[in-house]
Amino acid sequence: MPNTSQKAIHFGAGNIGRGFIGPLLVESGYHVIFADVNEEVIRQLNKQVSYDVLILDEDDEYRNSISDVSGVVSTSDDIIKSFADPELDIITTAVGPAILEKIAVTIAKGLHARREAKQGSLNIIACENMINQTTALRKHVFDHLSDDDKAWVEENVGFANCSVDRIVPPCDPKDSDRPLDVGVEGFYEWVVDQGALQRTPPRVHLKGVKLTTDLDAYIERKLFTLNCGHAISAYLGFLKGHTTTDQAVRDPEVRAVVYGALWEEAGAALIFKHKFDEGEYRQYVEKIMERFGNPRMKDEVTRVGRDPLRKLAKGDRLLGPTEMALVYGLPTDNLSKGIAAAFLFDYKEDKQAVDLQKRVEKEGIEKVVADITGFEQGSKEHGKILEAYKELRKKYKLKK
Ligand SMILES: NC(=O)C1=CN([C@@H]2O[C@H](COP(=O)(O)OP(=O)(O)OC[C@H]3O[C@@H](n4cnc5c(N)ncnc54)[C@H](O)[C@@H]3O)[C@@H](O)[C@H]2O)C=CC1
Ligand SMILES: O=P(O)(O)OC[C@H]1O[C@](O)(CO)[C@@H](O)[C@@H]1O
Repeated sequence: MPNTSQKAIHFGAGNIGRGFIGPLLVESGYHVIFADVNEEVIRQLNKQVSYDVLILDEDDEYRNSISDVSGVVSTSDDIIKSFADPELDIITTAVGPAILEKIAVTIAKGLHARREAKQGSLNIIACENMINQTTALRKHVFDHLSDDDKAWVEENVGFANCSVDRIVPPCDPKDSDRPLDVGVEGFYEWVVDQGALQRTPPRVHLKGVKLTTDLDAYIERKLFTLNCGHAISAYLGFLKGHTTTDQAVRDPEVRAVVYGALWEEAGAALIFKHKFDEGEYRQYVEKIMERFGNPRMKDEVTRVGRDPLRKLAKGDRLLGPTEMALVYGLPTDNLSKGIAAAFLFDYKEDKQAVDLQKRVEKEGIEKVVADITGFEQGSKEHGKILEAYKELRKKYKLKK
C-alpha cells in the first residue's frame, strides 16, 4: 500500500505529467504536487484531487483513477515552501526542453530554501524528450545558486538523466466536469541512470522505473527509433494530407519509408553500436509500428511534428541516426526522405515551422539544409536530402 507521507513535486501538469510520470509516482507511494504555470489546471487539480487515466489500446480499454494529487502554481511562493518540506523526496519535470531554463530559477530558489531549512537529500529527474535533459537542467539550476548552495547541492541532490517512452496525445475529455482526464497507450518505459541516483537513492522504489548503468543505449534506442519513426510519419503524413500518425503509418508508401528508416538504417546502426540482439531489436521495431498504428491514440501529425527545428537539431531523432548510420557505412535513403519532409513542414500554427519556411524562402534550400544539417553543399548526404526535397515538392505540387 502506498505510504503517502512522502512527496514528489512534478513540474508540468500536461499530457506526460498527468498521463505517465504523475501516475507512476502515485503508484510508488508519493503524494504528487503538480507545479504548472497554467492556473486553471492547478485550480482544477485542487478541486478534483483526482483524475482518470484512460488506457486506450487497440484491443483493450480500461480506466485508472489517480488520487492523492494536488497542484501549486509554479510561479507562486508556495512552491518554494514545498521544497523545504521534510517529506519531499523527488522532483520530476515534463515541461518541454525549452522550458527547463525557466523552471531552473524556481528550482534553485527551492533548493536554497531546503538547505536553509536543514532538510535532507533528494533526486531530480527531468523527463523530456532530449538527450541528457537532467544534465541540462542541472547547468541551468547552477547558474542561479550561490557557492554555498552549490556545495550543498553537490552533496545532497542527485540529478539523473533518463529516457521516457509513452505516447500521450492531448485528450478530448468526454466529461467536461473532468477536464484533467487523459488518454494514454498501455505501453510505457521509464529508464533512469542508476549511477546518478546512487548517492541519494529515492526512499521508495520507483514503480515502473528501470534503473540502468547504460542509459546512453536506452536513450539512443528510443530517440532514434520511436521518435525518429514518429517524426518521419508525421512529416510525410502531413504532406500526404493525413491528420493523424496512425493514418500515416497505415499508408503503405509512408509505412515503407518509416520501416526502412527504422530497421535498415537507424536500427542497423544501433545494433552495430550497442550490440543489440537483432531478433529483439526487430521485435522492438514491430512493437513501435503497432503503437504508431493505434487508431485510438488520434495523435495529430502536427503535434508529433511540432518544433521541426528542434527535431532537426544535430544529434536529435533525424540527424542523430543519420550520422550514426554513416559512421557504419549504412544506407540513409529513407532517413534523408524524412529529413527532406521536415524541411517541408509548412504548418502555420507552429512557430518553428514558420521560421524555417521563411529561412528557406530568404536563403534558399541549399544553404539552409547545409546550415542545419552540417552536411556541406556538394556532399553526398546534402545531395540526397536535396533530391528527396525536390521530389517531394514535385510529387505534392508545392508552389515555389
Ligand atoms: N506527450 C508525450 O507523448 C511525451 C512527451 N514527452 C516529453 O514530455 C515533455 C512534455 O510534453 P507534453 O506533456 O506532451 O506537453 P504538454 O504541453 O502537454 O505539457 C507541458 C506542461 O508544462 C507546463 N508548463 C509550461 N511552462 C511551464 C513553466 N514555466 N513552469 C511549469 N509548467 C510549465 C504547461 O502549462 C503544460 O501543462 C516534453 O519534453 C516532451 O518531449 C516525452 C515522452 C512522451
Ligand atoms: O514531444 P516531442 O519531442 O515534440 O515529440 C513528440 C514525440 O514525443 C512523443 O510524444 C513521446 O515520445 C512521441 O509521441 C513523439 O514522437
